[in-house]
Amino acid sequence: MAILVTGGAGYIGSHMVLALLDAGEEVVVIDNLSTGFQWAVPPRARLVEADIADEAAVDGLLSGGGIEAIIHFAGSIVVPDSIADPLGYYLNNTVKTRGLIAAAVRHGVKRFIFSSTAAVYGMPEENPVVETARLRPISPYGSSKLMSEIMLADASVAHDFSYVALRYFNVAGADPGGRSGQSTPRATHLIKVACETALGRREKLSVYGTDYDTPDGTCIRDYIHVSDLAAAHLLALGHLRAGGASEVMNCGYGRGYSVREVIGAVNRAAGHEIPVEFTGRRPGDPAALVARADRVRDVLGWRPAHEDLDGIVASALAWERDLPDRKRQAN
Ligand SMILES: NC(=O)c1ccc[n+]([C@@H]2O[C@H](COP(=O)([O-])OP(=O)(O)OC[C@H]3O[C@@H](n4cnc5c(N)ncnc54)[C@H](O)[C@@H]3O)[C@@H](O)[C@H]2O)c1
Ligand SMILES: O=c1ccn([C@@H]2O[C@H](COP(=O)(O)OP(=O)(O)O[C@H]3O[C@H](CO)[C@@H](O)[C@H](O)[C@H]3O)[C@@H](O)[C@H]2O)c(=O)[nH]1
Repeated sequence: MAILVTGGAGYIGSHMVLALLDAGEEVVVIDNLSTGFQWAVPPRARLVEADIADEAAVDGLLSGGGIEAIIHFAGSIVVPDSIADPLGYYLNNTVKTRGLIAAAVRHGVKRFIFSSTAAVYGMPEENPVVETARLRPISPYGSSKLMSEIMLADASVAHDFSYVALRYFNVAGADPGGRSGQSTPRATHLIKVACETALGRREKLSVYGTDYDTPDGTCIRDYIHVSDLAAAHLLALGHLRAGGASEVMNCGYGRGYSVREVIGAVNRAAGHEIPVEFTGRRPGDPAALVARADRVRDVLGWRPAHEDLDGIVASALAWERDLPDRKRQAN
């Protein structure tokens, strides 16, 4: 039986596909290639180019009992875009996730792993933030994901269906073997933007705010290496296979770095100082967002292998350096 990975042509999904294949699993990807790339899906996985809302395509994949579990990454991910286009985000992230859960229930697929986000917490009152903290998203993106979590919880009570929702903190870095990385054009993520700047593909990096209530005045985030995140999903799959209960878990290291510290790591990896401009705050940024990640360690036995920020940044920079060649070869 195969694992269906939605959004498997995207950044995190493509690392998941590699991790599944490395573990000897059979993989089917469904992706509409809106932000993903066909070349990001290894040839050993089967790619179905379709929207997850394409019922005929999804029914075709799920009927016949060939799919054992769904790992659901497909979605829209840019927080400011969700503020400009909330209904678009609720459609792609919430309505289409509802359709996918319904299809899983209809076809008896009993295991579901979901990409949730630290954005469900909004501005947390305490850091590190624990899963039971109040959920008060401050963007339609965060709300769209929280609604999906709620649907999963309710569906798991009503049906023979279990799930693990993983709340990712700031995902960064690239496959240590150089097989995949973040390829999104016009990316907004700090480490990606800083690496593009280090390679001269952007004129400068804008630092959004230096007057936060943090030791150096810039925002603090918990950066998690994408391969450690994929490993957590594999463990979640094992947990569900073993009959484990439905779970919601933070995925981060429990250690935060400031924007200035990230820039320091990028400077070290690049061997020169990147041009930086200090500007005002970006709306909607919490000062600090750090995971309390005891649950994923205790329940799943997760032991991250790539916690070092310098290593995360070095892998991201190496990928960024090779990316133009990759894209050329693929076209
Ligand atoms: N990157 C992060 O830091 C981060 C943090 C928290 C949560 N997440 C979540 O992780 C998941 C993956 O994010 P990513 O960073 O890999 O983004 P990405 O944009 O690289 O990947 C998303 C993939 O889903 C596909 N897709 C989007 N809508 C689709 C649809 N309706 N039907 C079929 N395919 C569709 C895209 O083509 C793309 O390949 C998302 O659900 C995101 O919300 C990401
Ligand atoms: O050019 C930039 C980009 C970012 N930042 C700052 O860097 C930090 C991290 O920003 P970014 O990389 O954009 O990530 P977040 O806004 O923290 O959000 C990410 O992490 C969340 C979970 O924590 C996910 O839900 C989101 O999808 C994902 O974009 C923030 O303080 C930003 O203000 C800058 O100063 N300059």
